[in-house]
Amino acid sequence: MSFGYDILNNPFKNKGTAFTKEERKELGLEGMLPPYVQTLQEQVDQAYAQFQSKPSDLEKRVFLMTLFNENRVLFYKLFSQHVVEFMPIVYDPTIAETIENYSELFVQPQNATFLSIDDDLDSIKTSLKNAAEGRDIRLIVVTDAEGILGIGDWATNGVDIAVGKLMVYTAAAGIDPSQVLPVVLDAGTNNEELLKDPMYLGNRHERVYGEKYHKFVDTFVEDAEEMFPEMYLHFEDFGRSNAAEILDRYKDKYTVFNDDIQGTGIIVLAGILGALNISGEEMKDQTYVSFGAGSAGTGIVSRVYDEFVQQGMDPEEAKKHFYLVDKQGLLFDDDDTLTPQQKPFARSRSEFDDADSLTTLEAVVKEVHPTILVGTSTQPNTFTEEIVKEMAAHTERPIIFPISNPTKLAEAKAEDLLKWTDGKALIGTGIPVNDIEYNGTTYQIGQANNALVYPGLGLGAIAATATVLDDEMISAAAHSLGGIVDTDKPGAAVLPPVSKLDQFSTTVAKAVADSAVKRGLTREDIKDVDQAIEDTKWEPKY
Ligand SMILES: NC(=O)c1ccc[n+]([C@@H]2O[C@H](COP(=O)([O-])OP(=O)(O)OC[C@H]3O[C@@H](n4cnc5c(N)ncnc54)[C@H](O)[C@@H]3O)[C@@H](O)[C@H]2O)c1
Ligand SMILES: O=C(O)C[C@H](O)C(=O)O
Ligand SMILES: [Mn+2]
Repeated sequence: MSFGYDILNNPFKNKGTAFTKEERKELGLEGMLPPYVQTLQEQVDQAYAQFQSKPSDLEKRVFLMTLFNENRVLFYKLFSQHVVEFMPIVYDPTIAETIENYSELFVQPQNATFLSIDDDLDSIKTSLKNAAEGRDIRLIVVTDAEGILGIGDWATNGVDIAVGKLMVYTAAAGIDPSQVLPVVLDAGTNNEELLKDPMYLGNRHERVYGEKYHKFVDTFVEDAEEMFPEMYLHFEDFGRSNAAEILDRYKDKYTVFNDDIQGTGIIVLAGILGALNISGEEMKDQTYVSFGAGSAGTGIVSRVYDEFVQQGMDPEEAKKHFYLVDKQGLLFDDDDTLTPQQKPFARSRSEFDDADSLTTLEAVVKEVHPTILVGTSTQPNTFTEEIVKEMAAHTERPIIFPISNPTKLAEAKAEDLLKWTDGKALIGTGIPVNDIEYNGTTYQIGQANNALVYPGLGLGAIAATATVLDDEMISAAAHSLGGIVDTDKPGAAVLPPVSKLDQFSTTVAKAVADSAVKRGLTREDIKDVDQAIEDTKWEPKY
């Protein structure tokens, strides 16, 4: 292979038609490109026109992935100029389609690392080294893809969530794309559709649990930490039975983050703080129902609970404000299937006249009159008109967050929630929603998606060289976002808009970095937090 092709095939180095005459000469590219030298903006305009010509969101995403595979600077420059339009294409919800159809769409591996539980554990280091190719890796997003969004177990196909989350890190917070590594841990799959699919590219056996699985994850974490000691390690879409356990194992030792548990906790708390700013109500008066008490549901409850306590409520009293509803209905303390994260919030049957009847969301809502209802159940349309109207009958401004992803799994549509509550509901959704006209008011809907916080969180931790990511930093992040709402405007959103993603990623980063620096939880001595953040940010330019 010639020197020229090496450059053109390396997305971190390739500038395509923007290579100048001099560069073309120097790099052995003469004759390998059309003669006209384009500026980056000309390339962006041309690419955007091509993007617009694609008839479906899936085809738009496939086109953008091609661009990403070819030229990172061009991809991110284009992304930065169309953030609101691109987020649902690059990321959730369209990403769910590319995960479900990964084999059919497969073109190339996108600089990801594919680790298999069937390989020798010694090969993990070699694989990471091969994929990093000498790059200084500061950020890894790793998934074992057992719980991709709400669509279940997609094993190797889930690599796209790691790639997609990293794209948002760069677009939102300027993380240098040459310093990141997407990793998928293939521990098998229980998805029958994949096991039967002759085109499936992952391991065709049942998912492995227990000791062998943990050894696989542990070896990956220890090897990656040893090879990239300054790395921030982001866990994404692990299954309910492993996610919290893995986070607990490492959270005091390395700078690790679980997006579904912690990221979602932050964004929902921020949204609730925003909603309370709008309604003028206080946290201590809220009654919270979590519909779906898995990784995200319990992660959010734990974060909101900490807020009650931080605001001065007695810890035992604060627990009484929470009701967790899962498949079996309201969770009771005599249930031996409860997860460790559910247990602290399980209720006693003796608190209710007819505890045995509380097996549905509807029964629970009727019984406890929640003021906050958060959906992380993966069950579409379960916040029914009846349930929502019942809730609204007992609280002036019901706070309702149907945040199961992707779109097809959301517990309710924002438009219906507004209609059923006569415009009173304060809403957060998992996916982006356009403005809604209702009774003469334009309602903006906040996107309660962890994508609004995880990029800033990572930027803050990386810029501060934080040694851990602890509860105080996480709480600081939630507060930094909860304040940015317009409380006076009718129809205002409970969270800031995606159009300001880059600005408030910096706000979040600053809150996190300040917290780390103030308490000496950094590897290096950081004198000026703002400067450290600016220095960490990468910009797409040649
Ligand atoms: N908006 C966001 O930022 C965000 C972040 C994380 C997760 N999520 C979404 O939340 C959902 C859950 O994700 P997770 O990681 O917590 O998954 P999970 O598997 O850990 O949790 C899902 C929970 O829902 C429960 N459940 C299933 N069927 C139910 C039913 N009929 N009634 C009540 N509960 C039921 C399950 O038993 C489980 O406890 C997904 O759709 C995911 O996309 C959204
Ligand atoms: O990926 C998303 O859109 C948010 C979240 O991490 C999820 O699992 O749904
Ligand atoms: Mn997730």
